[in-house]
Formats: sequence, C-alpha cells, structure tokens
Amino acid sequence: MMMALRHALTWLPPSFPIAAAIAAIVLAVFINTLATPRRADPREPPLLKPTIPFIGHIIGLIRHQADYHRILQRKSKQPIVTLPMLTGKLYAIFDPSLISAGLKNKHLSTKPQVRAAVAPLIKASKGTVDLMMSEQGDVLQDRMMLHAIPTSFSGQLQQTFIEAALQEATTPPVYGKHQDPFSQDPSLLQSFWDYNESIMALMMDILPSFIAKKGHLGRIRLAQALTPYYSSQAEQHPAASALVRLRAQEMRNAGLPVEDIAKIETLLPLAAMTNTVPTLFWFFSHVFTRPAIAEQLRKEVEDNLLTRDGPKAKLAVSSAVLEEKTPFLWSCYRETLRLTVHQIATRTAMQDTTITSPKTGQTYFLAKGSVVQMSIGASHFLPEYWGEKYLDFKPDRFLGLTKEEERAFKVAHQPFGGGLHLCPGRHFALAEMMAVMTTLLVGFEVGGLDGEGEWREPERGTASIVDAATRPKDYGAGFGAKVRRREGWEDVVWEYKF
Ligand code: HEM
Repeated sequence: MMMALRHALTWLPPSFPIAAAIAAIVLAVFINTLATPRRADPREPPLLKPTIPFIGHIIGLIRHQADYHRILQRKSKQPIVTLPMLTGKLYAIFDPSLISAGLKNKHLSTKPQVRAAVAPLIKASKGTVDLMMSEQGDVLQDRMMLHAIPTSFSGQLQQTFIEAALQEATTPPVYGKHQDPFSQDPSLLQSFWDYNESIMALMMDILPSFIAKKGHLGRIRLAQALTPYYSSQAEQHPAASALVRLRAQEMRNAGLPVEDIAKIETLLPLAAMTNTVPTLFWFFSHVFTRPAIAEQLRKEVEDNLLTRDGPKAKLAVSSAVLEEKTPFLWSCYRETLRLTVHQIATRTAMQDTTITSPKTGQTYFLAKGSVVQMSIGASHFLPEYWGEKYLDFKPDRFLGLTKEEERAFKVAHQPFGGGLHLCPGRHFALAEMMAVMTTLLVGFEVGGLDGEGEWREPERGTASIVDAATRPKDYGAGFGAKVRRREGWEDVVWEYKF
C-alpha cells in the first residue's frame, strides 16, 4: 500500500517556483483578468488593495496559489472583495452562502476558461478546435458534462488490489475491465502523470516539446493509446461506464474524428484521478495514524457493511448505506474532504449580473467580462463554522448534528462544488475511496513503519490553483505504512456493492 501511495504521489506535479510562475501567467492570460477595467461601479464588492500596488495580488497568487484566498479572507473579513491587478480586476468570493449563489448564477460561466484551454491542451485538428471554440462547441461541452457517472456500478478487485489500488479502482470501471488501456499497458499510467504534471506549461503552448517535454510526450502516448479504444468503439461494451460511452456518443454525433475524440478524452483520466489520489491519501493517513479511531471504524464497518461467505467478502459502500449505517466513517470522510479540498471555482461574467447574500441580503454587482473566483477552500477553514482549531482533523465533527448545524455545514462544506457544475464524479470518487478504505479496515493490519513508534502525518503541500485537492508536502516523503493481511482474511476475494 505504501508503494501504491508513494508511487502515485511521486507522479504528481511538483510545486516548484517555475510551475507557480507559469501558473500565474496562465492565470492572467487564461482568466482575462487584465482586460477588464478596474472598479467602475459603487455596487461592486469592496476593493482590497494589495500591499505592493498593481502586482501585489499577482505575487500573492504565485506564492500561495489557492491558499491566497484563505489569507485574503482572514485579512479582509469580507464575504467578497474586488482584487485590483495591474489595470484589471478579479472578484474573489469567500462567504459560503455567496459562493452557493455564485455557483448557481447562470451568467457566471466556465466556457471562456474551457475554450481557452481547448486549443493548446488538446491539440486536435483545426476542424475540431474551430467547433469547440464555437457556440456549437459550447453546446457539445454542456451535453458531455451532463453525462454524470451512474451512481451504481459493480466491481470486483482481486487480491493484488492493494498495490495498484489507486489506479485499479479507477480505470477498469471507467473504460471497462477488458478494454481498459491502462490495464493493457501499465506504463501508460506514468505517461498520464507526466502529462498531468505539465498541464500549466502545456496550456502556455510555447514550444511544448522543449519546455514540457515529458508532459508533451505523455500527452501523445495517452492519445495514441486511447485512439484504438475509440476507433474500435470499445466504449460501447457493457462493462464500460456510461460516462465514456455517452461522452463519446455526443462527440461522434457532432462529427468529430476518432483521433480527436481520443485527444479530448485524455482529459477524462485527469478529472478522474487527479483529485481522488490526494484525497484518498489524506483519508488513509487521518484514519490509520490514529489507531483507536481505526479500531472503532473497523468495528463499525464489520457490523454494518460486511457480508462474509467463506472466501467471499462483500462490502456495501454506496453513499446512502454509508450515511445511514456507518455514521462515524461518514463523518471521517466528510472531515477529510473539508481539510483536503481547496478548490477555486473560476467563472467569467457573461453579462452584467448581481449576486445576493442569502445571509445578509446584501447585493453585489459583477461587471460583464470580469473573472469571479469562488474559494471553496476558504469556506472549509472558516472559524465561525469549524471553530478556532479548523486545521485539526476532528473525526466526530459531523456526528449528532442538529438540523440547524447540518444545514449550516452543508452550505460551508462543498467539496464537490455545487449548482451548475457540481462534480459528476463525486459518487464514483466516493465509491473507489470507500472500497479501498473499508477493505483495509476489515482485511488488513495497517501501522507505521517503525512499529511502536509515533506515526506522524505529513504536512500539507501547496494548494495548487489548478487542482481541487491539496497534496501532502513533498508528496508525503518519509510517510509510509506497513500493511499486512489480517489473520483469517488471507485468501479473501473482495466484492463491492456501490
Ligand atoms: C475527491 C475527488 C474529487 C474532487 C474533490 C472533485 C472536485 C470537483 C469540484 C469542486 C468540481 C467543481 C468545479 C467548479 O465548480 O469549477 C468538479 C467538477 C468536475 N469533476 Fe470532480 N472531483 C473529484 C473527482 C472526480 C472524478 C472521479 C471525476 C470523473 C470520473 C470528476 C469529474 C469532474 C468533471 C467532469 C467536472 C466538471 C463538471 C462541470 O464543469 O460541469 N471529478 N470536481
């Protein structure tokens, strides 16, 4: 297990300064910030001036990335602010109820960001790029996003699952077990992470084969591996998920050539794995570095989710079952998401619009063409909701809540976003993480590397502006686990009911 976690995390992008600098430039270009005039309307959110005029907020974003919003929230104590940058501005929303309003606002769109990413990232043919950049492309995007992963599917993972848990839990159910390109060629996973590592540099599209060679080659290999998958219509196989099938169907209907479908769908494993890997890492470390908590969870899972029949063990891990039957495990999961997800949901105002705080009734004006960033991560760390020790993992935080507390927490806890772009992979992410965690709890003994010694969690890494979930510092270097099968559970085949 340690191997799997360490490997997966080693493949993740490093947060070195060049990447951060590129991120800032991409940020500026990508989000059009500089093109929008500074504060022009008194109804706009209050101006938060940077310490260094013109460039202070840009430096802040380069340095702290998504955490910069948390810093600004603590400094300003405002629900929403206008951040001046060079000649332009950006609106930043920190208050959970205003974020909810923003996520539901039809005039705040992701399309300009997606359009800006299409040509440099996907490298599809001119016809496809033109289509994706047009209104027809916007409609296609919407239709593809509609095809959420079904809430139920079944999977079986054999005994070797521990080492390859992170990838094995993801790609076979998405692509179909027997046609899964990642299972057919295990080296593809490295290409995928190389690509993932270079996303920001590739979006710059300046000499990608030189500046981001590994990522560029990874992107090519990934597209090459997916091309036969789509040209043989493997996504039509009943074992493939509705997600791949329906998305491909939309693109086929729009007349896209199969090579371009493969190129566009190189983005799918990014969405499917980039955030689940660190979230599972933290779920694992929060639980297993606290043996008393792990023991309590083991009992809860054994009593409520497990059916054992000789060598067959079945675990029921759908969200409805977990929420009702294993409230403590459910609470640990929600608490992990709160601490891990720092997502900045970015939108462009397609026309002049307003958002109103359901809490205070205050209305704010957002000018056409301006960029709006909603910090889900800032609401996850607000002391007024989570107390002064908001950085602590509090396993029972979501237990025994009154209706009022539950309502308040639901507004401030939005790890999968909300409104128009609510994460369609949330049930899938839950299922794969819970499959791994419940199996480890029941069938394995998990401990630190030095046996009796203290087993400390790694520190948090930089909250990258392009990801939703925070990775451990240095990919968790120095953190490891000893995992061995529990007596009486050596030859078990695990099955899951999602
Ligand atoms: C722990 C894991 C995950 C987290 C924390 C997460 C988080 C999020 C968040 C916060 C958003 C909303 C972004 C916004 O409003 O701008 C989002 C959107 C999205 N997620 Fe996830 N996600 C996870 C796993 C997955 C998985 C496994 C998949 C696919 C298999 C997926 C596919 C997507 C897609 C396609 C969108 C865009 C939806 C749209 O724009 O309408 N995610 N995710």
